[in-house]
Amino acid sequence: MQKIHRIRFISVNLYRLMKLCWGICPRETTILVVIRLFQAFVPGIQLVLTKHLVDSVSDVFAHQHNVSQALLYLGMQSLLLLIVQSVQLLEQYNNSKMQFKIGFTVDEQVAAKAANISLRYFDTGSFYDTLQRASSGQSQRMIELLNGPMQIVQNTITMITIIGVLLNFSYVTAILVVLMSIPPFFINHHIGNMRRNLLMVLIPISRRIAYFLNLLRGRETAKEVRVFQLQHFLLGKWKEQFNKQMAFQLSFERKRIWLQSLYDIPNVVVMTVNLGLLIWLGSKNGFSIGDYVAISQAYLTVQGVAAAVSLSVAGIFENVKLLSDLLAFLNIKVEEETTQTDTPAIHFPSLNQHGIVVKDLSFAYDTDKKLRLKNVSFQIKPGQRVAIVGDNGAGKSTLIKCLLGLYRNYDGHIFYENTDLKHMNAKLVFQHVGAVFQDYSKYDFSIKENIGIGDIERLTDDEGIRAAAEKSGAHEFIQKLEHQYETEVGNTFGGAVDLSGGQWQRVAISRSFFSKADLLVFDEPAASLDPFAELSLYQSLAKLSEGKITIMISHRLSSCVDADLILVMRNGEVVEQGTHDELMDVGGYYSSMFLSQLSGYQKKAVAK
Ligand SMILES: Nc1ncnc2c1ncn2[C@@H]1O[C@H](COP(=O)(O)OP(=O)(O)OP(=O)(O)O)[C@@H](O)[C@H]1O
Repeated sequence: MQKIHRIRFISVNLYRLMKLCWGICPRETTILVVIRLFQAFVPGIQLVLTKHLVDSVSDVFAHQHNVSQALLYLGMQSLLLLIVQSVQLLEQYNNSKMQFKIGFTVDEQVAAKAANISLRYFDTGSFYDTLQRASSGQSQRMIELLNGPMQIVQNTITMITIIGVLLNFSYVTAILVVLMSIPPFFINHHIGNMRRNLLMVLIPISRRIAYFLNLLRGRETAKEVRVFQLQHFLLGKWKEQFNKQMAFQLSFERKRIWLQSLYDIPNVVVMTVNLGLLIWLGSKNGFSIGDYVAISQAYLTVQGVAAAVSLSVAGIFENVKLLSDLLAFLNIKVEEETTQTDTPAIHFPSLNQHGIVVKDLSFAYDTDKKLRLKNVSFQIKPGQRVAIVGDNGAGKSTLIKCLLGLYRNYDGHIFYENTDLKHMNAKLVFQHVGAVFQDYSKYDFSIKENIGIGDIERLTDDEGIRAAAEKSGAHEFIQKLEHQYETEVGNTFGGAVDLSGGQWQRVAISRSFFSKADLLVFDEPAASLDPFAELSLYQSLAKLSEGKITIMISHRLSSCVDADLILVMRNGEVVEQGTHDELMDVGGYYSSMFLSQLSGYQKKAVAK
């Protein structure tokens, strides 16, 4: 039953993958089929030519006549060789073309899928293993897979023609040749299985190897590696993984060589017996030297061809299994979490009556299923400025990721005006929200592009970009740069200018200001800003919030005093909510946090 299931899995996926290849490069696939068919008949023709050439040459040597016939066979053999070599070159070029075309399409599809699927997938390490399996070396594998069935047909034709030739001389030889072609089939199939299992084990190890090497070589980590003297420690970790990889690989090689030799020794014995048998038969039936050379060549060719067929079958099994990861990855539905209703909202509601209403929101990450948000409820009225405060790990960032629709597998409801977030297409939501995350991205592009991608359709709106930079306070340092907004920033490419932490943060804030968002979210926006920049940011936020909702996570409670609503989070719950004055009057957790920060400042001021 399991075998039937497996064969069905292989054939269904083989069909889908071949269809994919055919769709990408039909012309090159057709050329490949023609080449394979031609190559199928070459060994048979070579065999007949060899026999005649050897016979006519030995005739020339023995009787010194018929030289022209020998030369004719020689010429024919050379011509065939020339054609075979030209076809091989054509095959190489055709393969390179196919590899580029398939590589391009596969990489494009994998990258587009990875950039569009839900954030949930990125929370688990196993997803990265799948992603790696789906993206590395797949174009080469696809070509191998496409070649597999063709090689089987090609080699089977070759084998049948050659066995036909052998049968003319001796049945026993033909039967022995066929029998000896069976073991390599099973051996190669077994080796293929072993190689596939090895790859599954090696992928997480090689990701670790690459990770430790990146830590040792990367610019981001260069400072800490030196200050904490991590070189020895990290090299040790890298060595450990490298040795692990080597041990797995060498163990596989040992098993493969052992299996191979299990076949090679009896094969040589049978071949010797077989050729001895031919000599004996020749003494009875008067074979010519050409017959002997042709038969021994046929024997070796059939052996090679049988091994190639078994390798092709094993390769198909192996590649289909490995490529099924690619198919599974490409089949992940981007839409699956975008709308959870048959009648999705078409327009983003203008948040001007009820604003955002959150009811009994609970959420757990897929990784550990622990509730990180527990029955959270609140309402943000139109145009309000909201501050979310609380302990580390209380769930503040998780809450905003749910509010933005980055995670949709929550319980409870998030209403944008009267529309449930789950009824809105993700793209529609993302067009109307803007965010600066704690770990915002630094793009090694020009400053203009770094800001402009906040609203990709207005990437060339220089005025708008400048206005956004002025609001965030970034304009001041940008205009001092040699190429101003055209300055390339970052440290990946030569000639670019690197920015300070605070400057990067201002660029990221400009990006969100540039977006047409109705809801703006800032996760610790002032973490790298100097006190003046922080103050001007809050003033800008106040101006911006006219008609818009802004949500800000902050650990500096002094920045929250003017907020219209403060949500205080602890352990996944909103434990207090209200304005600064209301919460101070309650004298609860917020007021104790605020007073403790305040006393820190006061003590320092008094000490001075
Ligand atoms: N991707 C994730 N997978 C699993 N657990 C996560 C993930 N992200 C966060 N958590 C866990 O969820 C809890 C809430 O994290 P969150 O980042 O929301 O806290 P926070 O209040 O923003 O903290 P901080 O003030 O330190 O930034 C933490 O216990 C954290 O370990």
